[in-house]
Amino acid sequence: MTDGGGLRLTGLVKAYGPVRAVEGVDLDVPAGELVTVVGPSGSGKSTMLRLIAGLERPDAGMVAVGGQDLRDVPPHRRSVAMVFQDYALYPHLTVRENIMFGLRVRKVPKGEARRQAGAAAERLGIADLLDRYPDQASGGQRQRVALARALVRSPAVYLLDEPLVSLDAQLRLSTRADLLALHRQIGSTTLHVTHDQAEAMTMGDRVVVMDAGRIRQAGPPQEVYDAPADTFVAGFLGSPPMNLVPGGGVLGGAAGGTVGVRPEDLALDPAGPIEATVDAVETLGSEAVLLTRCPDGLRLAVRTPPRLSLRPGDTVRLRFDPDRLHRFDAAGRRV
Ligand SMILES: Nc1ncnc2c1ncn2[C@@H]1O[C@H](COP(=O)(O)OP(=O)(O)OP(=O)(O)O)[C@@H](O)[C@H]1O
Repeated sequence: MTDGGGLRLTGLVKAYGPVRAVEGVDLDVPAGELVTVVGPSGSGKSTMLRLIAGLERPDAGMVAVGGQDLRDVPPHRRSVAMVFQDYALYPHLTVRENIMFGLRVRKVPKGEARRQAGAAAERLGIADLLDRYPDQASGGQRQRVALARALVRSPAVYLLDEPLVSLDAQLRLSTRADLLALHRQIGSTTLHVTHDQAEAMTMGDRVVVMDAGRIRQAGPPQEVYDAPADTFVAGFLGSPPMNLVPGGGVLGGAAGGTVGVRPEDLALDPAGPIEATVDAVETLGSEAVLLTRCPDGLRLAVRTPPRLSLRPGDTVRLRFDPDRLHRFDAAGRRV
């Protein structure tokens, strides 16, 4: 357990010329918490991590780890390790040398650095690769090398920038489980950026949803899913995302606001109040997603059991449970 390794971001701002990459981020991550960070491309996720790692200087605001303001602490002296999506391994160094690199920079004696690199490699199941070069390892193995390199630094805070993105689906699933097990063992504060809905929902104690440099909502994944703070979050989390109907339309009036319903909260029912035409049927094995269109052009996604005999062009009727509707005001905020 790393003690006192909580992370606090206060009023963090970073612009690149006219681009406001991070626009006033406040975030408090207690020691040991794993937070997943999601948001569209360009919403400032990587920039936030780079500010924490010290690879960028904030224009305003503060990064603190364990209560210490890191303003004047250079990257290599921060108790923070970042793992990049492309692993950022040195191709001319062996796996062992890559893992040792950060320790050597910190003047850890060579013998001790070798020992620690060996132990980290053992832990991640890559001990037999220590004398190979990164291009002699598979994507999943390189991923583990990058993790081992972060691990030997025993940082208070881990920053993972889409570390699983280049792995195939199966490897991704097993590496996700390994990452979680590792986090449980070492219990360090972790920020994990991902584009993957399943990772966002399952990996973190909390999920942080970012848009345009700001945090739109932060909370336990199920809570954010069940009660999105605004239409942006509602339309971002979930696959397919929530159906949002401006004005309420077929879901019932909402003067000036928007009414939303999750695809799983719509059901086929011959007596249902909504008539729609099937545009497409996406069969996913364990379930199907119907993409439908109402006479007024409104599109509604419906999650259903698989093995439907419906085809594009068929007419269906849909029902919804009024208790499962989400209401948002004219500014898009949950009411
Ligand atoms: N070094 C840079 N110079 C100029 N603009 C940058 C720089 N780095 C990031 N930006 C801009 O800042 C904004 C936020 O970028 P950032 O990489 O943080 O987003 P992101 O959420 O991590 O995106 P992605 O999911 O695509 O990785 C984008 O508009 C991006 O173009």
